[in-house]
Amino acid sequence: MQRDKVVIIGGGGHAKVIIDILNSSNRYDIVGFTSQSNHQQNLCGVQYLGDDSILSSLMLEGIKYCSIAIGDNKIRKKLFDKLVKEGFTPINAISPSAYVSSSARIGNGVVIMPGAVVNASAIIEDNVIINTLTGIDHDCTISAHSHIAPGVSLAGGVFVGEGTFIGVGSSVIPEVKIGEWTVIGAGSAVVNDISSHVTVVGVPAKKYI
Ligand SMILES: CC(=O)SCCNC(=O)CCNC(=O)[C@H](O)C(C)(C)COP(=O)(O)OP(=O)(O)OC[C@H]1O[C@@H](n2cnc3c(N)ncnc32)[C@H](O)[C@@H]1OP(=O)(O)O
Repeated sequence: MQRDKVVIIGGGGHAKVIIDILNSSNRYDIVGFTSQSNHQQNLCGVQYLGDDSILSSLMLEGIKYCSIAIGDNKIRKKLFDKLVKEGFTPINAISPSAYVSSSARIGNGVVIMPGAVVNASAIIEDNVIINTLTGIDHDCTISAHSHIAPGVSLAGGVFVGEGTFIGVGSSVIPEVKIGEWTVIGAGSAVVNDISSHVTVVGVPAKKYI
């Protein structure tokens, strides 16, 4: 089977894990990575191509698949919107050791890391990261451009708004609604609805100044 060529956008730790995931499937050939800041020639065996200005010439060479390997939600959204407009297709990078229910709905440009679980009827929208060992239980919605960090547990029916970041090891009780572009600090326990554009931390999670 012919494998599709894909370019990785980003050269940090998140890119390394995405390279691992793509190498463990037979679906894609990684042509290289671009980076604005990391100019090392090699990242886990993948060659550095240049900064993002190289992308238009890659498109002319017929490379239309990309994986946006950037953890920061605002930057990842900006790149997603720009690259889709330019004709790229952000691919899904789903680890073979993640579990994704057949009734879950998964958007485009989604990353699901090793050991993550996405249970029945969950919705994972475009450009979302579900990080290592994180559990997204039944009927959760994770809106576009959000990042759920490693070891997070979302109980059933949780709603996460666009661009929200949930820090490592946090827990959220059932049916809670979290607004958009909000930050939940590492290790928080979210037991009430949380509004948009705030940072909360602690057990139970409260707004921090
Ligand atoms: C594979 C990967 O690595 S994915 C990336 C995963 N990364 C994460 O999960 C990081 C999550 N980030 C955090 O929890 C951060 O601490 C944030 C975003 C909540 C706050 O960051 P900053 O604004 O830089 O806060 P800062 O470090 O200055 O701390 C401010 C105060 O809040 C406290 N604080 C910070 N984070 C937390 C937290 N998670 N829980 C409780 N208190 C906290 C600090 O102790 C400090 O208190 P003090 O003023 O009494 O000393």
